[in-house]
Amino acid sequence: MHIPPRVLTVAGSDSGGGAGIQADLKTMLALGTHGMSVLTAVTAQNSLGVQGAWELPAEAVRAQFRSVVDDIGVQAVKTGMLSSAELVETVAELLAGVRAPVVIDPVGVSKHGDALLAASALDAVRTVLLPTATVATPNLDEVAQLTGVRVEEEADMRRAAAAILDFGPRWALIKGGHLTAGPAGGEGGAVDLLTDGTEEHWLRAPRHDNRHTHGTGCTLASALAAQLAKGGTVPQAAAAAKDYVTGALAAGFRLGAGIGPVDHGWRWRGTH
Ligand SMILES: Nc1ncnc2c1ncn2[C@@H]1O[C@H](COP(=O)(O)OP(=O)(O)OP(=O)(O)O)[C@@H](O)[C@H]1O
Ligand SMILES: Cc1ncc(COP(=O)(O)O)c(N)n1
Repeated sequence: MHIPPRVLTVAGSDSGGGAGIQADLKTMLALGTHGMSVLTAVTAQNSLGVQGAWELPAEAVRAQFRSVVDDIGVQAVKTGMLSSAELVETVAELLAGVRAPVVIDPVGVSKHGDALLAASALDAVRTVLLPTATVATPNLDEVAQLTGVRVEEEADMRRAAAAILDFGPRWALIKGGHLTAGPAGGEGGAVDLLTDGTEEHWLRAPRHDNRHTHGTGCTLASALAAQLAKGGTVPQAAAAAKDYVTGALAAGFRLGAGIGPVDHGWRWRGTH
């Protein structure tokens, strides 16, 4: 009997199905793993933005986590929207008892600028959550929020990674999706930097001029967790995750009147 690797996401729900827990579970299935979830918050969300958000009690987060980990077990964990300082602290405490690799996506704001994390939670992210990470995957806005480092060109990503590594994760994967200046200040590709402070891996992909990019961050972090659960090293898992998100983003489709989702089923749909 084939038993797929088990991966857990601790994140918020996106009713539109493009980001959050929905993106995570779709990614985990697409990459051949068994996805499981600990819900932290419910958002009313669509292609136009976030219309409402409701956080779950810490007790509900703790109970979901225990139900999954104590019976089924996990081979990798990924975190996304954690909403408040109380939930960040609760999740950090739960993760401290886990032996599997942990991917922390320090989600701050949605693509439309809606806050998914209270400003008062930033300190807890720095001091108790990031130290539990095997890999932390901030985008450039989250880097600025957490470290004060502003990335304006590719070379600045090294300083960003060093500042994130100072908080204690084993690896930093700095996502350069929001950076349009290339190495010579011209138009670059979509470049991310993975480093543990010793090894440096630049993950490069062509930039796709597609407006339907809702869910890219969640998808990349979940793909990374799924690949780690399958037994890859961090550099191997990150390269495979980058491949998957690039294909999903190239195949992103129009839905609603705003920003549509990436296509988690692009490989079997053959749309790219
Ligand atoms: N236009 C694009 N073309 C190709 N790859 C992209 C593009 N935009 C982002 N990416 C890639 O998608 C992944 C997610 O990066 P991004 O910086 O967009 O994360 P994020 O900000 O967390 O996501 P979001 O913008 O959805 O909140 C990275 O690997 C990044 O390089
Ligand atoms: C519930 C929830 N979690 C996370 C994100 C960020 O999404 P992404 O960075 O992948 O676009 C989101 N929009 N909604």
